[in-house]
Amino acid sequence: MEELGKKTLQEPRIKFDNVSKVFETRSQEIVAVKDYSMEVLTGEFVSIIGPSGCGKSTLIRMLDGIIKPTYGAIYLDGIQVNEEGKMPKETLRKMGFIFQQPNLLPWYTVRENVALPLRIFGLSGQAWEKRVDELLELVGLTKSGQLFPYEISGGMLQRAGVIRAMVHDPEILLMDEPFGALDELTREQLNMELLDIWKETRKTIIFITHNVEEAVLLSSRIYIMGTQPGRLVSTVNIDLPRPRSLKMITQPEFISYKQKLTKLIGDLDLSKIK
Ligand SMILES: Nc1ncnc2c1ncn2[C@@H]1O[C@H](COP(=O)(O)OP(=O)(O)OP(=O)(O)O)[C@@H](O)[C@H]1O
Repeated sequence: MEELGKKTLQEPRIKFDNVSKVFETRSQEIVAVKDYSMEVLTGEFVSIIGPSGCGKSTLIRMLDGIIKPTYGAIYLDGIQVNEEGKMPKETLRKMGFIFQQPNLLPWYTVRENVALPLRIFGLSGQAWEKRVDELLELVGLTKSGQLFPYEISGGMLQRAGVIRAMVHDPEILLMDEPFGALDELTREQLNMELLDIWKETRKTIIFITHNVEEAVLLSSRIYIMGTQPGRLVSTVNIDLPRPRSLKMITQPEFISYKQKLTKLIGDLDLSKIK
């Protein structure tokens, strides 16, 4: 997306500008992402969907500074990330990460796990402690706060992972297939909880998923990626009204979005969809 000196009305919170990532392995070069451009505005909820290996996680890992783009640039609030090597703590603080596995530390209680980013970012005091308790309450984990991770269910672990990513009040949530390992019922429940959280906090969310229904239910815009090389093939705006609810899933407009996306992804290569 070329700007040619023209200022858009609202500066994008996140901008990928023609980003490519090439991994050099001993035997070959892998073009994980090629010429990827995307702009996400403050408070938007967007999803990225595509076959396994199309570079979705690589995009997130470039945004959080774990790896560097080979070409192109990524901007956070207009400032190029990754430019100076290690990402400054104040930039990292703007983001919260949620992965498929919540990876809670087994020797800490659920509450201690949720509060961990506060220690990492040096945030202490009563207001932050209160925030931990409010978040635990928000996702129904108040009574489980003193339990250890092995004592709670998969859905509860994932809820803890979600609020741990939010405890330092980041403005951006990066979610890499957060509910992929859960049963459908728990996933639906967590989708609705996430929509509630988003409605209340208006965080900017990038959500990676393989599930078309989940992407339509949650997002305002869906980026569809293709593979070999990993690239953006289509962008679909989801103009369903908000607040969204599970009842919408059976409505004709929702079904029509689902069919459109399924076809777009199917045209890429059905066999490569997980
Ligand atoms: N560190 C690395 N070294 C070499 N190749 C890598 C590395 N990380 C990722 N790749 C390759 O880059 C491509 C994109 O991987 P990535 O994990 O981003 O895909 P994905 O879309 O997230 O896949 P999935 O949906 O299966 O999680 C794949 O071909 C993968 O093998």
